[in-house]
Amino acid sequence: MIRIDGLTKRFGDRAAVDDLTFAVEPGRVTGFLGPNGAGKSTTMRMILGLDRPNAGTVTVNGHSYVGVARPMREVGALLDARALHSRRTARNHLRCLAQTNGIADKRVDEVLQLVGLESVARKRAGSFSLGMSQRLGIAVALLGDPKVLLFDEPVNGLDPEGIRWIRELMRGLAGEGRTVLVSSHLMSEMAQTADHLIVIGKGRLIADIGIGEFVRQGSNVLVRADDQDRLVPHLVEAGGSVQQGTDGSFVVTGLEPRRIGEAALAARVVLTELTPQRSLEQAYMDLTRDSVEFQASAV
Ligand SMILES: Nc1ncnc2c1ncn2[C@@H]1O[C@H](COP(=O)(O)OP(=O)(O)OP(=O)(O)O)[C@@H](O)[C@H]1O
Repeated sequence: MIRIDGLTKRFGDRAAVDDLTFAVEPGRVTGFLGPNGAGKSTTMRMILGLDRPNAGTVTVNGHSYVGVARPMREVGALLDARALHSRRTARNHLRCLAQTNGIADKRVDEVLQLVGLESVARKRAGSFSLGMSQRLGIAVALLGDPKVLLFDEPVNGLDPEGIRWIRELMRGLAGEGRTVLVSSHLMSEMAQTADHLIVIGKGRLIADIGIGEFVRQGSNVLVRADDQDRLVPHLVEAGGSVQQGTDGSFVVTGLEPRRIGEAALAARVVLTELTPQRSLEQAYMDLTRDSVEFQASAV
């Protein structure tokens, strides 16, 4: 469990993280979202004690992570996959870290196998592709078998097979009861991986919400029904607005699928389709529209 309370980090007169409060619960994958420059990496660095906050506190499993004797056993982190000794072999890189954290050598071979790098374990890390470096970074994060894991853009540079592997790995780690916080800009990926979302913009909390609820909020729902004429007045009475489609369907705004189902039950009309139409990407774009700092203009 990670607890962040009133966390603030300023660079000069600019707040990169501004009075942020949220908790990351164990047993689920929490997606950490926000536009470029929102403060995600800075927040992760403060969780790890790599940046010192100007105000507020961070605790990991109930205590401050700064000054912990064997940090890799408490928290595993992938922040920047390229941050490694490029002349060391992958295996040596892991062995050095294992030694300084009191981790047995055999764990090095275990994590190399886990991330699929055994065949290149004796190659220099500097010769690795971005995807291989990501895998090595993940091996580092897993080395101490920690209960808390932070991943900053872990799918960067991975091929589709690698992306699926990461997804299953994260789901598996959360399934074992670990705390998993992962940042990403790939909404389709987050939709498949995360259970919960923390969304920030310009250093401030925008949403702390379950992924299902996030997508449902304010969504449109495509509806088909046996007797539309009987159903529509019930939907309007329930607070929905209805827009007629061209193919016998219609779109309801302002009501969740459950409320539409209840209105259909009251009207004694059979629903033949009930499809929420908002994607995670659309929900995210709607929510963060006012927090985007760097925006390209239309050509
Ligand atoms: N060491 C630093 N010195 C000065 N400004 C910094 C420093 N680190 C981060 N910042 C600034 O803090 C803000 C937040 O940056 P951060 O990297 O945390 O955002 P992010 O959400 O991770 O962005 P991205 O999605 O682009 O990786 C940005 O405006 C950035 O320029």
